[in-house]
Amino acid sequence: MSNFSSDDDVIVLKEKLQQSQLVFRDLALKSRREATILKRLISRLIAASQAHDDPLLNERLSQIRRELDSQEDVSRLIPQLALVERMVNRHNQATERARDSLECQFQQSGETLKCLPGLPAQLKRDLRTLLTSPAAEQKGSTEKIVALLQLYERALKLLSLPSNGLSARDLLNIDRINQLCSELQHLITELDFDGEVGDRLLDIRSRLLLSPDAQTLLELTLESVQLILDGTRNERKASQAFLSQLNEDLSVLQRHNGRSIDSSQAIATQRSSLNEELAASVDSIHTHLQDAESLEELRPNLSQVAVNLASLVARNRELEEREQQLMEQLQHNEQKLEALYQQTMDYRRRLGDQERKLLLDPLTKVYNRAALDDRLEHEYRCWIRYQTPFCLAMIDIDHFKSVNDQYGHLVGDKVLKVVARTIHQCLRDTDFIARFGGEEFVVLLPDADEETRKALLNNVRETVSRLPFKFKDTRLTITVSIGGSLFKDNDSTVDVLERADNALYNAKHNGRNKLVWA
Ligand SMILES: Nc1nc2c(ncn2[C@@H]2O[C@H](COP(=O)(O)OP(=O)(O)OP(=O)(O)O)[C@@H](O)[C@H]2O)c(=O)[nH]1
Repeated sequence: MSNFSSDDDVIVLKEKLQQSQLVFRDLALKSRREATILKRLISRLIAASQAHDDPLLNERLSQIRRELDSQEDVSRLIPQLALVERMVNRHNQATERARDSLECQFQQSGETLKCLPGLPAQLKRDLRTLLTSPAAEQKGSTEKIVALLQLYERALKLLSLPSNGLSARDLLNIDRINQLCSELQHLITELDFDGEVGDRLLDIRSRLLLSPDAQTLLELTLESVQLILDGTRNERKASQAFLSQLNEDLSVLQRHNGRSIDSSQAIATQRSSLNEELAASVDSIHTHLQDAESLEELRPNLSQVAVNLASLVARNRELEEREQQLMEQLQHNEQKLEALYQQTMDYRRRLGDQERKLLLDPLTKVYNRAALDDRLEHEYRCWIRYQTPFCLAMIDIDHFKSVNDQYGHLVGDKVLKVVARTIHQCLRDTDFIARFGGEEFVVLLPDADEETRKALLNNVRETVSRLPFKFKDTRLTITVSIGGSLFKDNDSTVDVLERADNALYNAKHNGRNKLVWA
């Protein structure tokens, strides 16, 4: 019985031994696999640390790998791995700091490039998009740094290499010249001279649209100044002529009036002496009637009185004639005064018209920038007071330069007029539109909720794109890009204009014919 039991024990022990051996083999296998994985990981870490040029970490990792090669028990390496972990942490913090400084440098370099004079407009737009795009907000992103470097390279190529026979300095100036051209062109648009001066200024404006070189721009500027001087001189002369004519007419009237007053006084004196003489004649008749005893005695006296009375009647007629002449003179003076009054009213109306014209863009007949400044200020004050949603949007015609280039600037002008009118027609009575620059308009939408402003601006965009332009049998589709922004928090008008402008650039960048909100 006891033998049987010890045999059983042996069998059980043997089974347990076999099981333990199996477990041990599994563990050994697992441990070898872990060691292999660990070795691979360490090798990768070594490669990474070499890339980051950290000799201390590199040395520590190489030592762990050597020890991994020489001993099976991975757990003995744990303290060293903990040390490596601390080093990696420190390394991460240093990398984070480096990324921050890279980010700072990125923004700084972007701003420096932005301020470089003479950069082409497209490059400036690309730079602005890069600096404001969501990708730019990812810290240390390699793509954005590469993109910035590419922009630097483009700028360098454009600014430093002479091309098309132009010197680097010329290239630098071209952008500035274009800018000056469009500013001068804009100023001329705001002027309002009649006659030859007006026609010649319009001619200069057309020539400015043909991208003149620096020399021509200078000549056109000089010519414009000369014309403005002439125009101002003419206007001053016309005003002086009007005033001196008015003055002369008034002094003639004054002289006539003086004479009328003199003759009216003389008439009054004569009439009173006539009356006195008449009264004396009546008195003498009475006296003669009382004194005379017979008709015969009365006769000579009465005939003398009759002669006196006849003379009085004749003088009275004469007086009446002079009174009649005086009346006619007074009527004439009154008519002259009325004519002068009408003349000054006309002049006042013309001045009023000119004042109104000063607020209108002569080409498109929508408001100009001066009017926009006034209205924006007014609406801004209303917004501060009532806090109802106030939206400002910038609308720019897409690829307008190519319309001018392909069909000529007269067609370009026509497009501008029709687009301005169309935008105006899409707005509500309380909204406002002004021409902001060449092919750019600003609209103000006070008190417009989200649905209204979206519907309104999208309607502007769609209506313009459906306009049936046709030139030389070619159908021409004109589209606009729109950047919209709402007033919020402590915004100034400049903040909102800038935001709308950025949104407009995004709309252009994202394919045009788009409405983008800031
Ligand atoms: N006909 C005409 N052209 C004008 C007037 N004012 C500005 N322009 C022209 O408008 C063009 C504007 O060109 P860009 O600023 O390059 O813009 P764009 O071609 O519209 O291109 P995107 O705005 O990028 O879509 C220039 O060629 C100006 O000469 C104007 O009153 N009449």
